[in-house]
Amino acid sequence: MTAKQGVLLVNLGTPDSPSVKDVRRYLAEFLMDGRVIDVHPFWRNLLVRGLIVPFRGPRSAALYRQVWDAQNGSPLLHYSRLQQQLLQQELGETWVVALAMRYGNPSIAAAMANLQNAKVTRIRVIALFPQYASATTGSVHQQVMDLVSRWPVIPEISFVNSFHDLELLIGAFAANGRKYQPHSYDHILFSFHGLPQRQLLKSDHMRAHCFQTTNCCSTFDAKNRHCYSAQCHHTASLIAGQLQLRPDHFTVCFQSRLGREPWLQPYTSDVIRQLAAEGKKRLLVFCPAFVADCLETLQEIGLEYRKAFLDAGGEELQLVEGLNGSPVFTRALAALARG
Ligand SMILES: C=CC1=C(C)c2cc3[nH]c(cc4nc(cc5[nH]c(cc1n2)c(C)c5CCC(=O)O)C(CCC(=O)O)=C4C)c(C)c3C=C
Ligand SMILES: [Fe+2]
Ligand SMILES: [Fe+2]
Repeated sequence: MTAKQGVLLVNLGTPDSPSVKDVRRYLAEFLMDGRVIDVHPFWRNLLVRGLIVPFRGPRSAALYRQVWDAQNGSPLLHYSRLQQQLLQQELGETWVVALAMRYGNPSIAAAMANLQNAKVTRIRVIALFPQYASATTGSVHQQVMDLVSRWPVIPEISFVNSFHDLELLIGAFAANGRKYQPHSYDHILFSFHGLPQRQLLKSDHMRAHCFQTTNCCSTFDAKNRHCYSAQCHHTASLIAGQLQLRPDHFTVCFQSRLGREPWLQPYTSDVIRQLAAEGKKRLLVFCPAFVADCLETLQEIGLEYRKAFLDAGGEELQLVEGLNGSPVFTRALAALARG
């Protein structure tokens, strides 16, 4: 029997169904993670179980219902499964590709048990977030390490820290966007998931970079290479470079803010309003923090912000679809798996 190598793909997670009960259970697991709501456990418990889950649960469930597919269920889980199958085909039978969600199902514990049963000699962990954040990639890595540390035999294991500048990833986003003829749009947005500014400062080990100067993240170098914001700007500038976009033809912005403290700016909602006020009529929006379409791309950008733009006088807001089953992205994952 040939020894097999394992790959663990992990995305964020999604509720089991769009019912209020399942959405509340998912939100509680997600937001009780100390890397996501990074405050003292007493306050986190009060905030999450006492406020966010009871009040946000019904609202989020209604949003999930807008994108839930009768056949395929959650888009995030559906496209993640597709990516798992395509990667398995690409790598062949000497590899075992397992899929997990950091929160909800399929769990990381179940996927790791499958890899253990398949007796893989080596595991490559790929958190499906191109840009590193403690709340996402960091949290996945912590949980995998906790689990594997209890195995009698710990296999060779390695972690992809980020892949925000991987040529095949940039090529996959650019190929998706090219179909829409970006130059025919009035403006292009690169809208990334936001993060609380406080979490960026925590990741700035040297206290030498974040928020020290304006536009500190628009260059990418040794000082800020672990900064989520700098990695987002870098991804956007690489995609823009492939599409030959002029710097004044695109804007990097941040969506999906939660709570009252300042998050990464500018906020996508403000940028959209501002562009409409300037008389821009047609917008093309990339979401390069997400490799699979999900609530944040399909509902927040494709429905909510599209409506906001049209209400403010815009004529068209086109979402560039996620990488989903992109063959170039499958090759990107294979390159990451092989290391
Ligand atoms: C792409 C990277 C992501 C980062 C960074 C991230 C940080 C982050 N998110 C929240 C709160 C919520 N996020 C929610 C949904 C959601 N977030 C990501 C990715 C990142 N989050 C994805 C892919 C999704 C979609 C999941 C799906 O099922 O489709 C939600 C739930 C939806 C809602 O109620 O709006 C919350 C809440 C925080 C607090 C945070 C960083 C601290
Ligand atoms: Fe999120
Ligand atoms: Fe930074």
